[in-house]
Amino acid sequence: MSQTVLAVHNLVYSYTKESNVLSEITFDIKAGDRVALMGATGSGKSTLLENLIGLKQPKSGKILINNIHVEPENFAEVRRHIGFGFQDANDQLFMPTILEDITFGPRNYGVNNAVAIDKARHLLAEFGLEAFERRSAHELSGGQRRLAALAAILVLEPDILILDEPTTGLDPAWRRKLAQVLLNWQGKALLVASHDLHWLARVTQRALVLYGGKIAIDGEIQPLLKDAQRLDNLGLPVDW
Ligand SMILES: Nc1ncnc2c1ncn2[C@@H]1O[C@H](COP(=O)(O)OP(=O)(O)OP(=O)(O)O)[C@@H](O)[C@H]1O
Repeated sequence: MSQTVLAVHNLVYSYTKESNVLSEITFDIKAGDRVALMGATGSGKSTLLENLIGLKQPKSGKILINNIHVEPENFAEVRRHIGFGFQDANDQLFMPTILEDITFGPRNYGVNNAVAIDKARHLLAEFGLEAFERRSAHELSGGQRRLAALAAILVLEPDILILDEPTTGLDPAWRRKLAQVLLNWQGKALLVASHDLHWLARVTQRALVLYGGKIAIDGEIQPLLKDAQRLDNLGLPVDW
C-alpha cells in the first residue's frame, strides 16, 4: 500500500473569535495521489494550504507530513518534504538569474554546486526554458516565470507538491504546458487548488471540495465534473 504523505485530522481554523473558516477537516493523501482542492471564492482553499505548510496555525486538529507533525519545532524538517507554489511566482524568484533561483534551494541544503546546476539545467530543458537561464525573473513572461518557479520547487524533489492557483494568468498553451509538466511528475503526491475545473480534470484524479467550511466531497473528479447540478450546489457553476 502507498505511503501516507499528508494526513489531516479534525483541523479547525478561524480568523476571528466568532466563527471558524474551516472545521472538521479530515483527509489523507498518499504517494502518487493527484488531488484537486476545489471550492468557491472564499471557501478557505488558501487558508487550508497555508495551514498545511505551517504558515498558519490551526485552532485545533493535527497535520502530519510523512508522519511528522506540522508544528513550529518541526517546520524546518517538514518543509524539506513539501514543495509549495505560491499564487504569485514572483514570491519565489529573487536571485539575479533563473539558474541561481533554481539552484538556490539545493545549494542551501548543501548540494554540490555542479550537481545543483546539472539538476537545474535538466529541469530548464524539460520545461523548454534552457535559453533563459541567465535572465532574471522580471525578463520572463508570466508563464515562463511560473514554470521557472515550479522548477525551483521540483529541483528539491519534494514528496508532496502543493500549488495554489497555478494557472492564473496563463493562456491555453501555457495551461497545457503546465499540465504536461505536472503529468510527467509521477509517483509523488500533488495537491492543487484552482478554479480552473477543466484544467484540474486533466491533471488530477481526486477532488476535495470545500463548502461551508467543511469537506463536502472527497471522491473521483471525473464524475463530479459531469454533474453540473451538484457543482452548482457547491458554488461551482460550470461555464461561468
Ligand atoms: N487575514 C484574514 N482575516 C480575516 N479573514 C480572512 C483573512 N484571510 C482570509 N479571510 C477569510 O477567510 C475565508 C477564506 O479565505 P481564503 O482566501 O482561504 O479562500 P479561498 O477559497 O482561497 O478563496 P479564493 O478562491 O478567492 O482564493 C474568506 O471568507 C476570507 O474573507
